Amino acid sequence: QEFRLQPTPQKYISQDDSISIPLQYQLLSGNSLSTGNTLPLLRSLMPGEAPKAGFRIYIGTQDDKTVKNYRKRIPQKPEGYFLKIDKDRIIIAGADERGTYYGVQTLAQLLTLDKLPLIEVSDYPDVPYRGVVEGFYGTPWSQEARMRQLEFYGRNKMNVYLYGPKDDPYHSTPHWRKPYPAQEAEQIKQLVDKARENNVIFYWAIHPGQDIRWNEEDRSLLLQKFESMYQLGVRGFAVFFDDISGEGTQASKQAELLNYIDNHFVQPKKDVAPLVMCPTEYNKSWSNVKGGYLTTLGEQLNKDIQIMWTGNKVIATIDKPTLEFINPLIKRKAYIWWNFPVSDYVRDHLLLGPVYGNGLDVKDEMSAFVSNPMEHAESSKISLYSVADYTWNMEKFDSNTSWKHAIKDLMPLHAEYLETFAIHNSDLGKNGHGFRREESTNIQPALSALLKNYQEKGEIDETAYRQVAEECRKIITSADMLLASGNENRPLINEISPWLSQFKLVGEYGKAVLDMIRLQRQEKAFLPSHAHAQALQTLMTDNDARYPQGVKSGSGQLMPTFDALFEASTQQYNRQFHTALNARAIYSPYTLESNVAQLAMLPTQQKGKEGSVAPSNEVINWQADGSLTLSMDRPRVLASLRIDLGAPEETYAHFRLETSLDGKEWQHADLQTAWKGHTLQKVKVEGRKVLKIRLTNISGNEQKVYFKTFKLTEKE
Ligand SMILES: CCCCNC1=N[C@@H]2[C@@H](O)[C@H](O)[C@@H](CO)O[C@@H]2S1
Repeated sequence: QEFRLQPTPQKYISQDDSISIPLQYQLLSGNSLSTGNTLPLLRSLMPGEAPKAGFRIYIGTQDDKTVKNYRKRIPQKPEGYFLKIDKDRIIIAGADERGTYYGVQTLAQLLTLDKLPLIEVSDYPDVPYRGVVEGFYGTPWSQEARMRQLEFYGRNKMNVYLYGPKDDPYHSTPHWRKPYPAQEAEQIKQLVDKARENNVIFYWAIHPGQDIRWNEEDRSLLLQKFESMYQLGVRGFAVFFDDISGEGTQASKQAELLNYIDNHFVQPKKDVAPLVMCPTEYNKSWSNVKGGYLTTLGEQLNKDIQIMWTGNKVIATIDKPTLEFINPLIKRKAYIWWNFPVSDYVRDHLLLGPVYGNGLDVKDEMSAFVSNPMEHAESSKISLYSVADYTWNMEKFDSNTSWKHAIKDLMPLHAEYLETFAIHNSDLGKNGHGFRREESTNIQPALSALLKNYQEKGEIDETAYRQVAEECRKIITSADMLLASGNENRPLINEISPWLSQFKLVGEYGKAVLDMIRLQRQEKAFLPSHAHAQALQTLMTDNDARYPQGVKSGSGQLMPTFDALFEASTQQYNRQFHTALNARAIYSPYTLESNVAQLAMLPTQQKGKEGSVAPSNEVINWQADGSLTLSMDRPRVLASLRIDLGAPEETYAHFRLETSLDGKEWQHADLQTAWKGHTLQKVKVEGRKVLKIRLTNISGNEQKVYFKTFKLTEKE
């Protein structure tokens, strides 16, 4: 019988024989398992334990006598295990407790088959620490979502979960010094217990950098906070110094503090996992090697303290050169924080495509590989499943195979529909990091053939036409099937339903545009299709109020192709019948130009009367005389403009705001009078007619600011 084990084991041999699942068995378990969650898991999977039964299960770690005959079969690697299913017995022998637990997880997968295959598995992980860092901006995961995540990690042999949601006030400024209130504390305790049940190390991270003072008081407040988390059962600790500016960024101070924590808290506790830190310079494009920040950490930090790294850029795939750059500087193997499928900088997109682009030859160059996911917990599991596969057995990893299994694992009964949805919702669209993903790979050749033939020769490529029409039908069907899928995976559908509705509109729009190119020479028949396509464009922009940042679907290939066909066919029709039908598909009336690198690629958005530049989560290095200009497609009258640089009042004095009607003459707008907290409310541009708005750093020095809000509202 066909089966696949997840993650792909290092080695297994299955004979062409199987046994029926034993209903009764005698359990011979080693003393090392008397505590822990391995036996409870086994008993939950096979309830028929009976002292006199003929069938036997021998389980233990390599020091237990119950498995002493199989000692030399156990891979001598941390978390390794040997699993053997024989006619009259099952042996599960682990190199350590977690390895034995993983052996039971593999057995669990085999128990879902009709019969148990006779098999021998010798298995162990390539990367020591594998898992997830909840480190994104936006709505933190719910308690229920986290509980489900921890079960998922146990099943997929991921062994770390780092808790560090940027928007939790007790993780970061302002309340990192305070213990959690009782209610939140209880929730953390529940998570810690759930993590232990699934053999996941729960790391609690603190993010003090924005306002930490390098003194005794803050150091002891931080240690007291760690102690209060230890009392809740936390046995893994991390200190994040990312996305900060000011005093907190000094490497030697950071190293001194971390070594103190290591020497006075982590080491003396004896049952706490290695300390993890997140540097301020956390990717190559932001690091200034000569400045010595990274080498200071490399030299001064205790050797067992792990140092995180996102790669050559904030959002980047990880290859050998990436690690050959960083490891010598920090004098240890980097602890990779992979910023995928995180989408907090493209919140209108879901990233459901395959995990690809990371090197398959880097398993010995990293101490960890943890994924920073989307705020959509269930949707992130498509990528997380593959991250588990990739980090457990890197050389055998196959991105597409893993992706298909991830989808089957999430919704076995609707896998084909979820796959159709996922393949068309994988690219990020234009974004400040310039990171893109493939999308609609299955239909992309037909889309470009159809468009090319039509645009260049006004002809219809019938084969491509039929393939695209069929794909549109599948899109519409998939959206409905998933929305109506009931309780198969209700939490997933709840997350993606706005995108499913949008996805269906994309399918309908494709059909309407296909009609348009088919009817382009028919003066009467063309009109209803053109009108329907425009109606669908409108519906696709005024989407779900629950998602103020908007909802995009098929933005990588489908929508650009359909928009181009809409425009080309309407222009043709207008020429042929001397009409003036609207030939412009959806466009944003706003364009952004900037010579500030981290702002230059930020997308603009329009929702009704509001226009905005997408926010950035990172610290912007805004060079002297650097400017950002937002241009309209035509002069518009402003009602208000809100700007939030996440900085104190005096910072705004370093900037000049101007507006222009022609791009030549510029009028000042007064930044000071509209001040309120970090934000400039209703900047005095009320009623002003503008074509362009420009914000310039006139301080003569680089300014480090956030770019949280840049939003205009037009007058009715
Ligand atoms: C080396 C590990 C430090 C990474 N810290 C980061 N902080 C930000 C995260 O909170 C965001 O989710 C991520 C993606 O926007 O960008 C950066 S990545």
